[in-house]
Amino acid sequence: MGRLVVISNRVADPRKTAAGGLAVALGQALEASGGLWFGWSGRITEGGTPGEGEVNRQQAGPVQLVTVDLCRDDHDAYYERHSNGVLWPVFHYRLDLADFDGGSISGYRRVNQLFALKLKALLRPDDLIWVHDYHLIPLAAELRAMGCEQRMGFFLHIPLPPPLMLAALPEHEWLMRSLFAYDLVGLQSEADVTHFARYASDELQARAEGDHGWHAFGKTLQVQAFPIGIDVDEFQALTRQREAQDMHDQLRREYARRRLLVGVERLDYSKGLPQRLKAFRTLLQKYPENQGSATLIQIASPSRESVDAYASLRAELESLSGAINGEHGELDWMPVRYIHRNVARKRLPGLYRAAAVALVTPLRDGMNLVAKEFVAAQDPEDPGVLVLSRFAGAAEQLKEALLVNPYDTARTAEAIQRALQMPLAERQQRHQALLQRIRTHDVHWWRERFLRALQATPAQEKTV
Ligand SMILES: O=P(O)(O)OC[C@H]1O[C@H](O[C@H]2O[C@H](CO)[C@@H](O)[C@H](O)[C@H]2O)[C@H](O)[C@@H](O)[C@@H]1O
Ligand SMILES: O=c1ccn([C@@H]2O[C@H](COP(=O)(O)OP(=O)(O)O)[C@@H](O)[C@H]2O)c(=O)[nH]1
Repeated sequence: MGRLVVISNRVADPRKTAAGGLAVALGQALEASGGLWFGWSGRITEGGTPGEGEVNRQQAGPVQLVTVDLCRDDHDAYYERHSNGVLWPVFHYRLDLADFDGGSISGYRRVNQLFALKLKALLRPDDLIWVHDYHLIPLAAELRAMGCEQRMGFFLHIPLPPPLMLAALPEHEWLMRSLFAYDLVGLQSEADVTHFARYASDELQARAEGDHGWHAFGKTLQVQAFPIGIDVDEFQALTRQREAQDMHDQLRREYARRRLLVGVERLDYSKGLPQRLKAFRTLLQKYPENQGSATLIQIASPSRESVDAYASLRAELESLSGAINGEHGELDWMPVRYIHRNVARKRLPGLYRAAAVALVTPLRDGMNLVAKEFVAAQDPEDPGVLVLSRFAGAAEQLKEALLVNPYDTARTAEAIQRALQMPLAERQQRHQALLQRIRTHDVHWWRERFLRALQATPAQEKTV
């Protein structure tokens, strides 16, 4: 296999910890194979020229990191207004939150062209190119227009919505057509693949070819589900380390007489946080035995704070947790511990392991790696229970979790009560099955399966 070249908006030193499932998973994938990781540097330059940016190089073990600075205009247009203000809500089924007028397709395209230009100068003919996520959908089309003929794959980390929802995007045809510049497109779930198939045949008049192929614009594109996983061994090793142990021991001491529930995510409207807090409030009202005992530690790490929808969500969560604590709290017990800060990944296993229940209840989520990390961190002799939204990509795999509809507050509360009451033998059985699933389909399986499929794609005409 040629050199692996990974491109994503977010690039992180794989030797350090990062919040966000994509950076974590790619760091682990690249550490295993070595190669080049290319993307945005995380730096915004004031007063720079749109469409231009300084290139930075750094060696991180076997991985060469090459990043590009973005000027304020480019960053605002490409990342904030278009990727996070339009594409993220539409792909998460939230047309109501998409700011179509504030989006910037020209800025989005300009940064993709800038990345293509800078990347092209670094490429070798036998490189295997793997592009990630919604920020960079048109990257391959830009590279092809510059004459690059390498094999190119794309992986979408977020859900792909049903065709009529995608069609709300003013430039949906251009965006979806640009996917045909890749040789392989990977999606998180079978539900996403079904949506692609319907879009391709209804909107692009593409023709199905073989098991996974779609023929349109004189090209055949392979489209398949590759559910992303975690590095189970690495996460379990993290669980045994000092930081995680200290966190676990401290929480177990502090909550010896109580039941701990945990939620961990970026503060994002896709994660269903208000619905979760309401379900927790219903639990306290409907099952009074939890009063003075059940405590929810909710980590909501700051994310995309300059996008309006995120700022108003923060205010809603602060008010809801305040209201629940006001209604139910006692002098020596507060039901919700809401923490609006990032918690270092090396401490998370201790938190997961100390918890009787994890609440992973997004309204929509591409995969959700926290669900898998929670399973990996449990003590098999006395495991906690995973309450998981049926709308997370992870639900297609993690069938032994307690699956809930997060919009249904009353039944989610019932499921939480069932989790808190679950007998040891059932907890062990479910955990064993879940652990087996995340082990079989871990991050190494994901990477190898995608790259093998990419290498196996037939050579063909490269322009679209
Ligand atoms: O880079 P940010 O804007 O700070 O956001 C962090 C990342 O969030 C999203 O993660 C997705 O990828 C995960 C791994 O495949 C998946 O488990 C999760 O369901 C997705 O939401 C986003 O897609 C990334 O691009 C961001 O870097
Ligand atoms: O305070 C936090 C919150 C999250 N994470 C990590 O960020 C990732 C979140 O990935 P997930 O797929 O669940 O969601 P995303 O944020 O990518 O949408 C997981 O590896 C978490 O362990 C973290 O390290 N600290």
